[in-house]
Amino acid sequence: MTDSSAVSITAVSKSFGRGSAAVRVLEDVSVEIGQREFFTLLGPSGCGKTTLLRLIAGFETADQGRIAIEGQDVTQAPPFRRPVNTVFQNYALFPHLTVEQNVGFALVEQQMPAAQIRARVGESLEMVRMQSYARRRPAELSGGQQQRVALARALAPRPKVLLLDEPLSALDLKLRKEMQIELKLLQAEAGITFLFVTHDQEEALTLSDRVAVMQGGRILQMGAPREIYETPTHRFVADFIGDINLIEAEALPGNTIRLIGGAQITHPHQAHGRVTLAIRPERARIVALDASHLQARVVHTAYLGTALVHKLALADGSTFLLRQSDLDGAQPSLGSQIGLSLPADSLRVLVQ
Ligand SMILES: Nc1ncnc2c1ncn2[C@@H]1O[C@H](COP(=O)(O)OP(=O)(O)OP(=O)(O)O)[C@@H](O)[C@H]1O
Repeated sequence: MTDSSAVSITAVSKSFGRGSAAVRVLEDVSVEIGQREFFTLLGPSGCGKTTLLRLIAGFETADQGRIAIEGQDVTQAPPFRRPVNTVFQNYALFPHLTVEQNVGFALVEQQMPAAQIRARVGESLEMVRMQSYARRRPAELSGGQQQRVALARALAPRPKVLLLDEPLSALDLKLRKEMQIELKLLQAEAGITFLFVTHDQEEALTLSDRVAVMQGGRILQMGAPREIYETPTHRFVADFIGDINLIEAEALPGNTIRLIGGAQITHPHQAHGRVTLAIRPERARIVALDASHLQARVVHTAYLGTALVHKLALADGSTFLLRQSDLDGAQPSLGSQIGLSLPADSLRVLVQ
């Protein structure tokens, strides 16, 4: 753990159930989250994201490992002794209280003086641009407005860390996109650490300073969005984040890789035998058909306004997606055979 960490998780494991029925949900998870960082846990349903968040909030206890917040060991501390607050997917506002009463609720519980509560509630509502709705009840607000109030309520006690569990998933797509931008601005303005949980890769890439990709209770890869997108270390990460082509190939000695159809390329690798090559659809290039390149047949072309996406069939029958943003360039015709160049700096060799 370093002093600069907002949240420090060290070798945490967690199982539910007992004896032979026990299910390991988190397996040796370690993460350091920096001050004021927007950090996202990303992974498919059931991978353990919510459980990790609940351990940090104190709603569950770890079987093994240590959790510290702002340098304080809180592994065994009850929720109310932790300087964190949580925003859930379903807002969980009190229906019988007004917006301002909802936002001030925890402050009243803390017995903060009334004048201070009024000021703090005002500031918090201003942050989410909901001052003019202070006297309304939740039922008189839209979904997006309710979620803003839930954010204001979570921010009012000034937590060191805000935990957000799929907070936007109940909103329709347009509102969700708007709220993503607002959330990012709000985090910068409030200057606190956000730990965000989502299964939406685009949302994770858009919002986060760093992302941890989880699968089966483990963190597979952690890094800045661009690093995760451009240099995935695992097949699962490559496949989970955005469109990607995965091609079976064979690693030979001397940095040579044999492609489907026999063409060979030179690319640094430590592997030998069967490997998977990963390349994003926008990175491959159409070239003349010759023996040194991968060959493909154009099966379908979709016009997306800003790009063309060609669906190609490789010699082994597998599909390859090629995104062409240069709409004025030469376009391959349907059914034609083309050559594909896979630029070395855009190609990853994955062993698993
Ligand atoms: N209290 C519990 N008792 C038993 N099993 C649990 C409990 N809570 C969670 N689990 C199991 O632990 C696993 C991880 O659940 P968790 O909610 O952390 O996943 P998640 O990644 O947040 O998924 P989702 O995106 O669907 O919420 C799941 O298989 C779930 O069924």
